[in-house]
Amino acid sequence: MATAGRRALAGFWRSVSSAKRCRTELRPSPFLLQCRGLCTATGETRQDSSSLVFRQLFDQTSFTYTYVLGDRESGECVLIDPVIEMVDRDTRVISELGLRLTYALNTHVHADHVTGTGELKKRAGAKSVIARVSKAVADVHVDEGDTVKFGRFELEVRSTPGHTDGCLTFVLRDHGKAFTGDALLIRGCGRTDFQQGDPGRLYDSVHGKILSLADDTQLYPAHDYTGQTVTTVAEEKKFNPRLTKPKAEFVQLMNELNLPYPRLIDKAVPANLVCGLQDLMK
Ligand SMILES: N[C@@H](CCC(=O)N[C@@H](CSS)C(=O)NCC(=O)O)C(=O)O
Ligand SMILES: [Fe+2]
Repeated sequence: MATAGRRALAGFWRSVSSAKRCRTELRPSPFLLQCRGLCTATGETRQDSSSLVFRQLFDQTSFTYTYVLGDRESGECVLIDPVIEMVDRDTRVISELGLRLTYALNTHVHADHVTGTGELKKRAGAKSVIARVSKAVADVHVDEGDTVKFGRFELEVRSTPGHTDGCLTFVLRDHGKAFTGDALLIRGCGRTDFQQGDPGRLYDSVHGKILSLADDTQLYPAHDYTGQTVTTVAEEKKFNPRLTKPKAEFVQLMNELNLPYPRLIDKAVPANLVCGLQDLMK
């Protein structure tokens, strides 16, 4: 056999043996070509992303991002940070995607808009989820280390206090995504001048629980006021103008922000403490 032909055959057998290794690690299957795990350069596998449904939705009034995360195979999905005025849109998108809402999650007791989780309980039968520490009403209270499952996927709950004491970050581990609420915003962070705000605590949360994730983890915040949609751990470690500072400087900067209070704070906080079901609680 000519040298070029021998080289091509050797390459073919190398790829077959790597595919076999991949298949065996992920799930035993008789079909070599049905390997659905993703083989990395080191031969590791990670969970197949092809059945993850992911949508980032935006509310132009409160500048809030709402996230749909679903499992195409089981049809189960969750929503992160829905806004009450956008519930029609959210339920339409979910239905068009052929999904069924199981959990409606809040990253924290929002101060700038009323959550859609109460309305979604009524309309879609979803269970509302919030941090136990928040002391807000919900069907499910979660703590650090808990998981929220949808189909074959799961979100790891990380407690990231500092903007409020019940702030959570949800990490979709095998898919390199984290939903940071207001703890980390793109090139910014949540303010610390109301609710249980504490800049020192926020600094420790963001560095310890978010920027400690892998550099290529994609970070999705609850808001953006500048038209950006997503960032990464590596970018924020390099370019975040607040969180790249030493802790003492960060604390001073946050204490001197002097931002106007959110327009809806007096309505939103009490409503969100009862899951956005304020009308029913009267
Ligand atoms: N203008 C908006 C409120 C804007 C605001 O305060 N955003 C919060 C997140 S919502 S609690 C924040 O933490 N911002 C950080 C920053 O540096 O701006 C309104 O009136 O609703
Ligand atoms: Fe907030």
